[in-house]
Amino acid sequence: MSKRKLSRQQRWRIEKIQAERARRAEQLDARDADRLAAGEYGPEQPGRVIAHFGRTLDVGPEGEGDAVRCHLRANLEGLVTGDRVIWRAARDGSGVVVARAERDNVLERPDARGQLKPVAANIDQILIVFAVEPAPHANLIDRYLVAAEATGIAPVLVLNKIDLLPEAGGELRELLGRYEALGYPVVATTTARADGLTALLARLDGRTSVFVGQSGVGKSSLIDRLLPDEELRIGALSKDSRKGTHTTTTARLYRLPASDGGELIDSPGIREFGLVHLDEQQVTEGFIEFRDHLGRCRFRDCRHRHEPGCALLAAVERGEIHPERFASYRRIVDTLDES
Ligand SMILES: Nc1nc2c(ncn2[C@@H]2O[C@H](COP(=O)(O)OP(=O)(O)OP(=O)(O)O)[C@@H](O)[C@H]2O)c(=O)[nH]1
Ligand SMILES: [Zn+2]
Repeated sequence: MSKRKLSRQQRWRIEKIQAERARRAEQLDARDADRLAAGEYGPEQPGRVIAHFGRTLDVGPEGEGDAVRCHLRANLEGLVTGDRVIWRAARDGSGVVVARAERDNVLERPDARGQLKPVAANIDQILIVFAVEPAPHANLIDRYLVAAEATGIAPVLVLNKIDLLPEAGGELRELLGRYEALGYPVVATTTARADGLTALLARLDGRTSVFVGQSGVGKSSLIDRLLPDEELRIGALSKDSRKGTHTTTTARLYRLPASDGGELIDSPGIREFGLVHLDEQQVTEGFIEFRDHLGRCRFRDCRHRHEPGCALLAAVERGEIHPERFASYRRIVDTLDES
């Protein structure tokens, strides 16, 4: 937390700005109430937040149709891209969002002050992209999986650049086999061949997805191929990402042209997902093959290191937990201790 104290004058200015904002929101809300009462808005209809800029949102109707620029009723706060909402169209082509539906799940990221803030909602799957080059460390994949499990959103492993894969597949194939055995879907892709995205497209169909993964694995290349018309915008997005400007950091929802209702939510912030802070319990539960064994250790506060009667260590002994996954678990927990 910042120790810097605000001067009285700064405090006064901030209070003044906040009061002005609140007054404007109230005015807008009073106007809405009048217009709603006067029947100037059409009937309530379901929609989905496509993008948001403060209190202004783009809302897409369910199914086909263009997005409508909407504002929010004053009693609605913190909507994010992907939220399902109820909105009403105005005669001038704008709209007003009147309610938010319950969220299935939400993706959060720490803001500048380290507080978790929602960035996107109602996501069906997190596509963890890694590549033949730069070669993935199993530990990094495990970190992403743990972070995904903590959100409750299903992870999918996407191995990109398979055009660079050696004939026999080598160690990477073995590594992937391990994750498939745990029940994680693995999809192989390449942007170097016309048919290199077939398996991915099938996976995206009918779902809302986000792409995450380390730099250089090919996220931009994959998204450019999936959204050819959006190429320029996406390109601009990734180039500007480090500047952190308002419009480029906001998450956007894209409908996939080639599929049946498949959607993509993307932003530089989302792509960096996986680097969030987790606690030890989340890490332990994030290793899905541990779950059957948890709560069975002799000591209730077992940390699964050298304790006698540790159910996890016994499962490693019996070959039910892969020793490398267990080593990876240890490494992740140890880095938590350092921070
Ligand atoms: N051989 C091969 N190269 C690829 C493939 N996909 C992407 N690349 C290359 O990999 C490099 C990195 O791709 P990007 O799409 O920029 O990767 P990114 O994950 O978006 O990286 P950041 O923007 O840094 O997060 C580029 O030089 C791409 O041309 C592929 O399927 N095969
Ligand atoms: Zn234990």
